Amino acid sequence: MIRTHALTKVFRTRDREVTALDDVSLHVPEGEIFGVLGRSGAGKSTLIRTVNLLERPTSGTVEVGGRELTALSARELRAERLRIGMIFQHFNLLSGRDVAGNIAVPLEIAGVGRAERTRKVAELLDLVGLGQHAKAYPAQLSGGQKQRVGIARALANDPRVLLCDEATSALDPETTRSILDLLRELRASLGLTILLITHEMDVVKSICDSAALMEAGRVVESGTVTDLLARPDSRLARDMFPLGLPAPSTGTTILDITFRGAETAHPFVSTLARTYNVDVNILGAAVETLAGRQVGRMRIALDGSFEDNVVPIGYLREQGLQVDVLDAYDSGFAPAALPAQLPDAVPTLVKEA
Ligand SMILES: Nc1ncnc2c1ncn2[C@@H]1O[C@H](COP(=O)(O)OP(=O)(O)OP(=O)(O)O)[C@@H](O)[C@H]1O
Repeated sequence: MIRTHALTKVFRTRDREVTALDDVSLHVPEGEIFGVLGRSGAGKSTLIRTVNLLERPTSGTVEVGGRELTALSARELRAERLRIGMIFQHFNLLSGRDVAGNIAVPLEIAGVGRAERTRKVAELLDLVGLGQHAKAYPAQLSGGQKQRVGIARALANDPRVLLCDEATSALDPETTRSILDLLRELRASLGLTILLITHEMDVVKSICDSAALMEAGRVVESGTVTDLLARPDSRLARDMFPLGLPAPSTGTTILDITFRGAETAHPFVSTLARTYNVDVNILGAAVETLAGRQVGRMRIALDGSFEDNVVPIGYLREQGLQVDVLDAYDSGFAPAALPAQLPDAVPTLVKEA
């Protein structure tokens, strides 16, 4: 639904040049909630503003719903923009208009007649749960209610795409959850595709199907959240599931185990310890529900070298778990230089054990 290809944005001021986007290519499939994470200054806002061409890229292309926005005339672009809603961290409501008046703004701009506007505003108020607040002014609303007005306004022209610029960063955790729940419901009921930028890992954990990490204008990691989780070197996964780091010690094999869905219920650690009579030391573990599915990671230490533990490792892999072997001295996440697959003989050994 959204595709950017080799997007670059260079800001030139009198005394300096900043490359805010550097060769950014992203694909957000229809119906997906895609999160872009990154520290302040990474280029997130520039990216989201470039997707609806509030910011013109220096080079590269943007495609939304099969139309290349970067190739459109100003008039065509205005029409296409109606199909892209946007919400903001600080809501950007008009203080002199009540809730219904704020939601009506994009309908007025699109030239929708008064009767249809009234009908549509009432429908949108219900959709975001603000039916009782049509006559309230922004100053009389809580942050969560203001963001609901922002969402209703963004949906006024029935967009297929919703862009969210740090939409929950000004909200407390409970209100954040209710706004994220609303976004998830709207994705399901309206078939929206949502691109959001955030610096909060919890936002990605709770609603995103896919995510990208930006650094200095570049996308340094991207993929579905569950695939990222399965990559031992993924920084996003490490931040999503912080695990304890192993104390450096010789004669120990350290494993990172990733498990999903039904595997989370399987007591593989106790089975492993019993079956192979090995001591299993749990160094860290985290289980979360991502996109409605349980996933988790665990870091464990087994006594002995990798060669001593080939059979227990084969057992874990036979259970469908992803097992990455870390160097005993490695305090980071890079897997040790060991074969990705165990030798062919291992499964047989496991069965005989
Ligand atoms: N209009 C502009 N003129 C000059 N430089 C700009 C402009 N807009 C952004 N930048 C620069 O581009 C870089 C990326 O900024 P951007 O706002 O996209 O980052 P961000 O990841 O959204 O950060 P934040 O979370 O703080 O908003 C920064 O170095 C910023 O100073």
